[in-house]
Amino acid sequence: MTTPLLEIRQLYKSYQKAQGIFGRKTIQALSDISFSLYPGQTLAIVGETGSGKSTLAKLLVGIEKPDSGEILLEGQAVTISDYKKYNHVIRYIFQDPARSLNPHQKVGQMLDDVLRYSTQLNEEQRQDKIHQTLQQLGLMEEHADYYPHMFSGGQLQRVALARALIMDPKLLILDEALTALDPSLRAQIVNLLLELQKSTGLSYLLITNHLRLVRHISDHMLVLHQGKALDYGQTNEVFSNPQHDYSRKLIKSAQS
Ligand SMILES: Nc1ncnc2c1ncn2[C@@H]1O[C@H](COP(=O)(O)OP(=O)(O)OP(=O)(O)O)[C@@H](O)[C@H]1O
Repeated sequence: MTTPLLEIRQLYKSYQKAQGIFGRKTIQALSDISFSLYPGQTLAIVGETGSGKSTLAKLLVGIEKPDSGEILLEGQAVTISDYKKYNHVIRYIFQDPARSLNPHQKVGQMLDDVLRYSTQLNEEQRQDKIHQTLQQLGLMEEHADYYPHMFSGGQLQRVALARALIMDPKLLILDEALTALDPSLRAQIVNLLLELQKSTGLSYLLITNHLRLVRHISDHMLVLHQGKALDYGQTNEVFSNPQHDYSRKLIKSAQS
């Protein structure tokens, strides 16, 4: 049996929220969440606002610590202090990533910063890697000398992906990253992601409430509702035979 790239075991996370002047209320953001993601596969985490999706993403990238439970990467348990060691294995892309590009920095410089910070490559090796990554994303070597405003919307999305992928991660977390794009641009980027997955064996964790996208690109899906995992399984099976009322409604609303 292949070892999962990412395995989550019985993850719990709660928050304390002030209530009134002296009161406190415990919010159980995640309760008993377990799943596995295998190399070269896509797992979608689906749920409405407040279901716990962002909390899960924060735990996975080490911004926050779970109350209990385990996160295993390639079979090894990771704790919050290990994340620097793993930050090249897992990369994270959030909503509208193109907006987070520095408008005053050339794309080549931006990519070079990532490599200088996280690798021992010399200047020539870094230049090669930058050109190779731009090409892999359907861009050209010359684009290294462009500033963000010189790109079209689609190219900018590719630049944002280049920044996430230049370290050759094994897992890319896409947190509503494609939702804000217009449909034709989204289709373009989805095709690119699928091609990259085929050629590199990259895994995706797609966090979204866009059910059509889930159906199109994920192998497995997990429905989150109020911090609990409802349906979890192969995407086509969950779509054709959801076990919980909530999942049934969610899927139905996406089909109408
Ligand atoms: N720092 C925090 N302090 C208190 N409560 C929090 C905190 N972060 C999240 N929560 C609560 O935990 C629950 C899950 O929130 P979370 O942001 O993970 O949901 P979500 O599904 O990602 O929603 P959205 O799509 O709006 O980001 C919500 O009830 C939220 O109010």
